[in-house]
Amino acid sequence: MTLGPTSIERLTRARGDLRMGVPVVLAGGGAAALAVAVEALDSDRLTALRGFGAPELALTARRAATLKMAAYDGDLLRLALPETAALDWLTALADPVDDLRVPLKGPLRAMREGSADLHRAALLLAKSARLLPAALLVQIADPLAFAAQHDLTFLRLDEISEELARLSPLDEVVAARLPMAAAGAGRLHIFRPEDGGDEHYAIEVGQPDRAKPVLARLHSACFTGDVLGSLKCDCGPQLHAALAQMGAEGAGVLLYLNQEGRGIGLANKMRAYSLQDQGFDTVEANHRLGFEDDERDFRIGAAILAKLGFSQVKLLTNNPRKVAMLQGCGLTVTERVPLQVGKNAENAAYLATKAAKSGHLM
Ligand SMILES: Nc1nc2c(ncn2[C@@H]2O[C@H](COP(=O)(O)OP(=O)(O)OP(=O)(O)O)[C@@H](O)[C@H]2O)c(=O)[nH]1
Ligand SMILES: [Zn+2]
Repeated sequence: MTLGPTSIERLTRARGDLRMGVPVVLAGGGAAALAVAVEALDSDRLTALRGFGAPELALTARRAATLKMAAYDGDLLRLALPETAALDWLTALADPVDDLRVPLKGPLRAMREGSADLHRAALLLAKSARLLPAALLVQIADPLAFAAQHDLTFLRLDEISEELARLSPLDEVVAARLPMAAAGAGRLHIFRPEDGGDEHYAIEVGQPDRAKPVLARLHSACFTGDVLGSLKCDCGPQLHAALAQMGAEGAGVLLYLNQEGRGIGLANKMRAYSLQDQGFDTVEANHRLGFEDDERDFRIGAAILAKLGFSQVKLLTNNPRKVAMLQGCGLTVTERVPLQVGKNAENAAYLATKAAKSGHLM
């Protein structure tokens, strides 16, 4: 192994760069480009980028549909940046917060020629950095020399697709005893992905027998529900009811997965909430932002259960996708245990939308 960063380490660097507004160099298919996330871009960098060529804006097909534009590349749309366009033009296209107030963003010139592969990779990177899926690209020549000269992170397309498609191995960092009010005696295990991404937690209640199906819950982080007691969702009551049920049975395992906002991050979830205040439901809000309904990678949960030695679970969930995913990852789900708690006047429409559009069982 060489001393310098591996492709996964450069990918992790690239996420940090994008969050800071620093361009990364992408290369593949005989082309190369500088890419920045629109959300983190400032006017000075935009001016600097223009010095190297004509910027192109990449948006997802979901965002394009909201803007009533055809996504000629299938899953994404490329727009040539007008010469007069300033940062607020880009922000208005990337961020739907003002869609209703300022509906017309034109004139917009969609690009149809050439490859969209670099744009697609830039959008994947922005999403994986938990930023709005909107990227600005400037085509360049001689990418390796360019990256070296400007001290930028360099990534090949095949590295990005391979590293984002595989699940980063998760290593247990530490575990310690944790008595809990709801569940009694337990142990908290911390798992850290090798790609430097978010850590995830497993709470083992009692001393579950690995030879028998364990009562299990895959809980996705919800700062608003779990910590603040938000009434907009059912997460807090589900978390506490699951722990209480494990305590009552004397054994269980609850995974607390840091996939806030169904994998879009808390900032984007709050953007979705502000769209919900404009009248859109939870699924429509995700789409207007440019995301899919659910951006979570449930393989993480399966990997952690396997690491802890569990192969059979009684899964506490109303979401059939979680059952299907665990089975697809080789775990046996002997039973789905419904978890219907926390319904109130504020979240009734949210729960009804999840049942109607996301297949949740009521
Ligand atoms: N994007 C988005 N995420 C939300 C919204 N409301 C809640 N969430 C997130 O949705 C996730 C809910 O996770 P879970 O309760 O584990 O999953 P679920 O798919 O509802 O399935 P079960 O609860 O197991 O039936 C959490 O990550 C929340 O932060 C919303 O309106 N928009
Ligand atoms: Zn919630």
